[in-house]
Amino acid sequence: MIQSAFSLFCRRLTLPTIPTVFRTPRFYTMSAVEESKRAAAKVAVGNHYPKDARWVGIGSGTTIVYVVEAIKALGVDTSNTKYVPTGYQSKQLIISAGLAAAEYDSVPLGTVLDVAFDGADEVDEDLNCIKGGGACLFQEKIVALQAKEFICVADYRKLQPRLLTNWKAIPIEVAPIAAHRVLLKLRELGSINPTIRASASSKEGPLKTDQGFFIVDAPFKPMLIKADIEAGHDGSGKDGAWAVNVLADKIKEITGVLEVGIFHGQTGPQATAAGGIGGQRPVAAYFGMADGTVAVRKAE
Ligand SMILES: O=C(CO)[C@H](O)[C@H](O)COP(=O)(O)O
Repeated sequence: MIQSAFSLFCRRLTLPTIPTVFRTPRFYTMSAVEESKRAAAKVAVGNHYPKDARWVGIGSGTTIVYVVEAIKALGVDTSNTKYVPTGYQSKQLIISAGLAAAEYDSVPLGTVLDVAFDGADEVDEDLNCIKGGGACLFQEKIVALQAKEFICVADYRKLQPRLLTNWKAIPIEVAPIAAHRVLLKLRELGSINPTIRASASSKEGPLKTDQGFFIVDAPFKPMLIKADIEAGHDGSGKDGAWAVNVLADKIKEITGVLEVGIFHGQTGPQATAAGGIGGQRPVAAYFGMADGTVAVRKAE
């Protein structure tokens, strides 16, 4: 892992630490949210992009655009690096940046990605994430799981104590033929009015993922974190409040579910130490804050 000058600073960094190249007039005309995404991406890439990277995962959404921008701005030789997208948008982003895209299924068996960057819809105090707001969650999860380090980059709206604080529903990728069955099972788990996500164009019916699947958005009560369990809550969902891992596993068990948009469990280094490849919980999450600083949460 490259240790940039940024990593010498502790948890919060201020705008004056951002090099002049990023203090352009365009930077100041961006909205506060866009500014914060760009600032977080710059620090995350500075701290985690290995100069000699061979395989890099590139996620989906609006924040990842700034990650690719930051990678380009590093000025490192990328001619021997393959960038693994998490969907169509991500692949086009890689190609339009002049980088080499390699689909996940073309990555040689057993190859570990040096690092994977992605956005998130919400991140809790234990670094569990909700993802899938952009409907790419299955590919995002397999790419994160293939990486030595999964790094999350987001803006201040995503930083919350518990999942489902601000973001209200868990995205779930579902086989179309089983969608109604899955809705029923989610209600049995306590989800309040789960729905099949509609296409942006209402004429087209449900939205289809890159796998041709549907996305079901399932609202639940805010989820419990480790501190709640340590404080004596059993997290079993009896009062509608689930521990993150328990609910994620219950949803994943429903036949018809391809993947659930809760990223939890081990981080990459923990999985490697246990003899596996990567983990779906990020090693670190970088949040651009409204005041121009970047907050960092690191896995224990
Ligand atoms: O999970 C995702 C797509 O499925 C995105 O990473 C997530 O929705 C964050 O997107 P953005 O960076 O636009 O806020």
